[in-house]
Amino acid sequence: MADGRRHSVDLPITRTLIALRRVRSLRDPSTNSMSKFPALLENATWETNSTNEISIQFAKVSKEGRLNHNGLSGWKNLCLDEHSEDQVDKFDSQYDMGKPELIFRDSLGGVKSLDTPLRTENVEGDNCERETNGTTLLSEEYCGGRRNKVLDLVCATPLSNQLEDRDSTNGPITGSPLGESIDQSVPRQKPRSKNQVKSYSGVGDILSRAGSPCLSVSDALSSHSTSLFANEAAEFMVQNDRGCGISCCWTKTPRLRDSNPYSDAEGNPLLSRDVAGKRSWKHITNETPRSLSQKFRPKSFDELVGQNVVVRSLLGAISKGRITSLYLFHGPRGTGKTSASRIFAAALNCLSHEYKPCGVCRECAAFFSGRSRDVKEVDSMRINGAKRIGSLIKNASMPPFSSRFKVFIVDECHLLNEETWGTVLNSLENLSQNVVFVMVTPELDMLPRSAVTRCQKYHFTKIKDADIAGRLRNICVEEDLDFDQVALDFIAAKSSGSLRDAEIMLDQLSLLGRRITLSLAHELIGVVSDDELFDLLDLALSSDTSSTVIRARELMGSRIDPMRLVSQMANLIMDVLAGKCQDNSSEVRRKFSRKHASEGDVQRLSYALKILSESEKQLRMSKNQSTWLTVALLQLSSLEASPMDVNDSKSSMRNGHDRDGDFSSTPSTGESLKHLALRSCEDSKLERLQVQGDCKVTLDSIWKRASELCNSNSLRSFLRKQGKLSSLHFNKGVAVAELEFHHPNYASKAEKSWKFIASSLQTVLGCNVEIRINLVLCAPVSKCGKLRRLSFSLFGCSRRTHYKSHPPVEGGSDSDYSDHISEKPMIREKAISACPSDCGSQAPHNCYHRVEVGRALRNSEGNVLSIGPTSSHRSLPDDASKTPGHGFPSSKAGESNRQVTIFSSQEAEDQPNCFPKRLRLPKKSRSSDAMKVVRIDNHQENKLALSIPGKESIENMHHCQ
Ligand SMILES: Nc1ncnc2c1ncn2[C@@H]1O[C@H](COP(=O)(O)OP(=O)(O)OP(=O)(O)O)[C@@H](O)[C@H]1O
Ligand SMILES: [Zn+2]
Repeated sequence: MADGRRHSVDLPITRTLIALRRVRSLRDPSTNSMSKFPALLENATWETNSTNEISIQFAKVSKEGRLNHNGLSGWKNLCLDEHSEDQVDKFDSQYDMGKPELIFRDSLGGVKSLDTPLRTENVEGDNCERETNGTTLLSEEYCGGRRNKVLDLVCATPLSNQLEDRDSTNGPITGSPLGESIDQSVPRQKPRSKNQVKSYSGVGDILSRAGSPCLSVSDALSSHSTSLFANEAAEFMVQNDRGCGISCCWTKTPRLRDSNPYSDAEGNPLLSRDVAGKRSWKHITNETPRSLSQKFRPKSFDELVGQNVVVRSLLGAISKGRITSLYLFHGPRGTGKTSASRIFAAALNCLSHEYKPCGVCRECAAFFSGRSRDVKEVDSMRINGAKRIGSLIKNASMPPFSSRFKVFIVDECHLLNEETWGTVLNSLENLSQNVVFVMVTPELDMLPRSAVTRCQKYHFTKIKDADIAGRLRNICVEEDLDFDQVALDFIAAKSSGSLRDAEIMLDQLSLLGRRITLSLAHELIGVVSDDELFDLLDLALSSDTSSTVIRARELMGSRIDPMRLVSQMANLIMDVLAGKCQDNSSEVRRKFSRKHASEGDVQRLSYALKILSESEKQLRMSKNQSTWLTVALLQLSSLEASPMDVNDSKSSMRNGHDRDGDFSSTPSTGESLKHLALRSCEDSKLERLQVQGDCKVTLDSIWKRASELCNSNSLRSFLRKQGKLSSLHFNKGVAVAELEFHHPNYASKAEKSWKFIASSLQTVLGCNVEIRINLVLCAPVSKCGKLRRLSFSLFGCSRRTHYKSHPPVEGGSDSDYSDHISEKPMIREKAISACPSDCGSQAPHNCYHRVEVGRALRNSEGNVLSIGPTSSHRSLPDDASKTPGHGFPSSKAGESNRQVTIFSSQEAEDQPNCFPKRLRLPKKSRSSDAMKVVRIDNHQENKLALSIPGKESIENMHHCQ
């Protein structure tokens, strides 16, 4: 028969496969040497073809045995020549081999055949079809890349009892290199035949499989049901390496199958040299990895980007021979920890004396092809448990097979429990010098202290944007991708120092099959361009309120979520503050930087940064993210150019004191002035922003903006001087603004202009507004002379309008205003909450009583359910309620008020236009009944009649219309 022709042989596929597996572990179990089957071994050659199929060839001149395993697409092909078969027979008798099972799975996941004989046909020239029990397998290698039918043959070689266990428990088979599990609906494998392995060679077989091109260690481990480990964990690791012994640490990359790993570099070098004589890994990455990140996983220290200190240090350790037994690689995700641990492991065993994996020597070849027997990657979750870790330690105590070091890479080691850590740490001293554990984690804080202190720690830093961009550029060039450098810079900036993240983004963009441009990147990532943000920031810093609102809404409405916008804008500001504006920056950026270059601008920008960072915290908890972000943006324009420290709570307090008295003794705002807090109440419908600390700055700026929008000069200056926005909260998307005035006349005046105020607030907040006007009086307490606050809720009006951004026109009347805003008042309220108690004191300012709106208990609709006196002072000067300007004609001198509440929100709905939430009761109606039962009997246009049991009281209410 001519060379290259192949004989057709009928061969039970299971035997074939098991034989081939054994070929990969041709060690004599007694001597652990490779000498037992030299002929077969010498003839065995691993190959990777262009489609990443893996094949073992038994290179006899005219015949060949070949196992094709498409490691990625799940396609495998198998054929053996007679020569191999002979060897297999020998093998079987020698080792009392069992009969493996094969599952053919077509592309739809159906099982084609199980435990079927395989018939290989002569292959000559293009004739590359081989039949396997009716199933056609095509080898691309022989078909010049033709692949008509994809079959998935899952190598579920049952070399172990563990597999029996698995079968019995119906556990999923995840033997495919992709870790995909076979659908449970797939018919189970046949019961094992007598040919099956009697007793598996221990865990080694699992790890063998794991180490085989088919499986990684973790794949193998995960491919078994828990019962497997529950029963046999002890043996699992002990017998590791007793099978074919090929265990793989290169689990996450496609295995490299280009050559016989045990061949000499000269004979079959893994690394080619390029023209310049530089080593190139190209041909060993001649595969079809699933992602760019896989494909470009660094394989030498040189390729590790941005971790120079770590690299230098590790190289130093290797060159000086100062290898310790426990290493800890920690740092953010996607920065190269796992890659580095593998490179380190390879470097430790590399025979080249170059202290870095040469990629050429036998050890490197074995390692990178995933067949190193001395480097193992361990799944942290799977070694928890005394038995399992015990087995692993036992395994570690055995000498290495062929390498200098036995290396265990424990990824995600923060998942190890304390007990496991304890066992590892305790055994370190007893283990040989040649055992190295490399623990890898992004979560240093989760490790036990005792472990951290015992390790040599290597911190992997976030990778610099420039380094990431450079790497992306190289990838693009190598992959022949069309790109704009700005797009790569942008991706780098968005990947937060994680090269993997950047590579993933690039990968996605490359799939679009278009030039990788900035706008494409924006679209993919869901951000807006920097230019657009600079525009928005510019507007926000100017006083153009409506444009700011409109622009912000546009951006948030269509393309970016508020959280992202905040962080993107904060980054931009930081760039500007850092002077990051190169020549190649966009015109918009340069213009912005020029415009905001003065000292004052820089201060404003840094203050803006603080506001944005504060608002980011609020947004996290808010359901009204867009509104709050708009509010935050509007604050930027009111920033003074003068230095202003938002953290300087003292300054806030001082401001507050000037106007409002002693904050520290006024519970409504007197809780320590810390920050703006947006709270979600127990009732999820209600969100509340309460006045606390720095939020005063926020509220002040909102108020300032709103009052600026009132075009009447007198009203504007009145509001700015005499009014204050004391709290803001949201109820079902309506902003409830509590306003404070400090004189009844002012409150009364504000009440008259409520439409303007509401309108301005609406413009500023960008949503419907309900305003509540409160009168706050400061009354000195005689003993200490301190000012105390008296708060009266006078007026409330909720307006649900179709929001328009236009403020009322100058000099416009209410009717003008109405033209501008289509108004649909829903609830009109006018109420007073004043001191209910009769303190008996005749001196008007000797005592106080405060009714605090902020402490009102609200129902799910946000209506006040009850409101109570909050001060220990139970007395209020009677004349507090008869102060002129209250607008409550029925308030009689000497009459104390008691606050009452309508409990049913249904009533509010029934009477949407005129609904008093809080009303006064006559002094004598103090019974709890009177407090509870209040009912609207009747309401007329200007009057509300309230019926209170045992007492009749009519309270006149002004309609707000
Ligand atoms: N420093 C780096 N140099 C080159 N490539 C890197 C680097 N860091 C990450 N990568 C790329 O990201 C991929 C994942 O890296 P790796 O698994 O080593 O990161 P990691 O830090 O271990 O991440 P994790 O903590 O999530 O496991 C690699 O395949 C590689 O393509
Ligand atoms: Zn080497």
